[in-house]
Amino acid sequence: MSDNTWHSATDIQKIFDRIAPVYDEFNNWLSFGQHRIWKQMTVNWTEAKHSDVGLDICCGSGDLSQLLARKVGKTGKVIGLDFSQELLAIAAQRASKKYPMLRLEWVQGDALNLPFEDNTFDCATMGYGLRNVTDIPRCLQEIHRVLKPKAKVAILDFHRPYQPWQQIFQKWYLDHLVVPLAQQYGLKDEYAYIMPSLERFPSGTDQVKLAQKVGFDSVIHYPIVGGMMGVLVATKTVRTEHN
Ligand SMILES: C/C(=C\Cc1cc(O)c2ccccc2c1O)CCC[C@H](C)CCC[C@H](C)CCCC(C)C
Ligand SMILES: C[S@@+](CC[C@H](N)C(=O)[O-])C[C@H]1O[C@@H](n2cnc3c(N)ncnc32)[C@H](O)[C@@H]1O
Repeated sequence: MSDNTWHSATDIQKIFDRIAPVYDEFNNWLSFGQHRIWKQMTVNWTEAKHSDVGLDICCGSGDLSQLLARKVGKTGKVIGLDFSQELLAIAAQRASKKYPMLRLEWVQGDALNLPFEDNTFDCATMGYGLRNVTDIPRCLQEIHRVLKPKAKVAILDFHRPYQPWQQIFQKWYLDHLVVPLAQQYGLKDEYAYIMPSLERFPSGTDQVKLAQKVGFDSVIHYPIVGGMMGVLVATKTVRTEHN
């Protein structure tokens, strides 16, 4: 796969099925464990409460699902949705070992066609998923549809920093640390996919506009890690007869 290759949903599903065995370890090594902090910040931004029913879209191995489940407690419930069977199996195994007392359910499905009724969830998270879907507006529209009025979604992903030196550092890090490490495990193309996917990804400002366009309110993009990552936080509007 070259840098400019367009990836279909099937290509992307195969990428994640292939990296599943090393996914968690690589994230820990390459972020020096920091990704856990970014994920906890994301969950905090949802303002999830005890007994809420939450959704973690593109849950992968389930880090955000676990953190959200801890927030909603034993009386709440979290559904983790992903299309990678391999990552979902890891998510289910990790959660049953670590949090057998929490209500976590795993659903194989498509983020562009969520298999849930309108107005189902009190809160939602998405980590490193939005950049990977083939239709971002459609995905945001689906999240908006399944959230209850007043519910918040927090969406964590890579972001292109605004400062040129930070952009250079980010590209250097991905090209010279992440890809060579992956190459040693026969996963060069899979990890080389991150940089072009990031170059195509809308900026924080444009993500805000896209979320507003599908009906979200109070939309804010928070740059974190010097702008190399970002969290988009959006609230579903309460529709009354007057608005
Ligand atoms: C959890 C992280 C990335 C998840 C992730 C997302 C993708 O879209 C992928 C696509 C294809 C293969 C793998 C992934 C994937 O793992 C974030 C942490 C891991 C990163 C690889 C590390 C990135 C580091 C930053 C550019 C800068 C780090 C600053 C500081 C030194 C911690
Ligand atoms: C980089 S991983 C992120 C996993 C996890 N959220 C985390 O933060 O570690 C991206 C995930 O998105 C999933 N994904 C991408 N497109 C999808 C889609 N259209 N429907 C469902 N899952 C999708 C992949 O299978 C993969 O598990």
